Amino acid sequence: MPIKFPFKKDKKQPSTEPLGLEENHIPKHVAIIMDGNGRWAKNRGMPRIAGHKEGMGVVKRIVRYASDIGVKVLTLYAFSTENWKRPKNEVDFLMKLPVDFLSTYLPELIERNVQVRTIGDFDVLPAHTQKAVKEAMEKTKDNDGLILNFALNYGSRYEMVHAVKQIASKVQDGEVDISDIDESMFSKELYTSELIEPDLLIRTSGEQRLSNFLLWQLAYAEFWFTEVYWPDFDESHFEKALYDFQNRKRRFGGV
Ligand SMILES: Cc1cc(N2CCCCCC2)n2ncc(-c3ccc(F)cc3)c2n1
Repeated sequence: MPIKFPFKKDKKQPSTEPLGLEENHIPKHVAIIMDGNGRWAKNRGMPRIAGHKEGMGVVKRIVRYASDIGVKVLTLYAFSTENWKRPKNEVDFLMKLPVDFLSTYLPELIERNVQVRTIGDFDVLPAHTQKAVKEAMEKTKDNDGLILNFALNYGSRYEMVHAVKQIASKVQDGEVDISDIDESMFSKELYTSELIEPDLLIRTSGEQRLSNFLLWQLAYAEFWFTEVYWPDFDESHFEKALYDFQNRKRRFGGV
């Protein structure tokens, strides 16, 4: 079944027809704060974990869409360092989601040439979570399609302090001179050292905060916010974000 892309057919669009996405101006790296799952469930008289489960289905759809339109890196904020403060039953449920997701979706990720990666403090995750994610990273490590990067037990301030400590210890060991410290050296000490920086940040549910997500890496990214709760987010919302991204960049192009 051929995928119908909303790409502009050609430059000579009738003026009344809305312009589609420009195929050659898709953001290379899209980062998403997938917010609103708990409120989505509460509005339906359901437990919060129902929102997380519904949200996991949206991840599958958005990964397919991002992979199909040629996004190079998709970073998804799946679990923050602050999320450990949630009720135990919710944390336990969330720590099983990677296992559930990969048990059904890893074959399709492999088929789609997707490479699974993570950023965050991985070693403190439960053993079952680590096992499933490690298997996915191993089985997809040579894929060169979409990089699907999950922020798992991720906190940007922790990441930046860890980078400072790494550099400080190199100075202490005489491996680095203070005058050599620059933005490039700092970036290389971050979890994202091998990734291009995000061009577009999307946050759902109406919140307009970074919530300790990619504070360094988002310095030059476009931010796009929507009131839509993550479980209700779909390809049309993603397309609107990409369309707005392209139009913002188009204006800059004129400067
Ligand atoms: C903790 C958590 C929460 C989680 N949510 C579902 C999406 C809404 C936001 C939070 C809840 N999702 N969704 C997919 C994953 C995942 C992570 C790693 C991996 F290798 C494969 C899948 C996931 N992980």
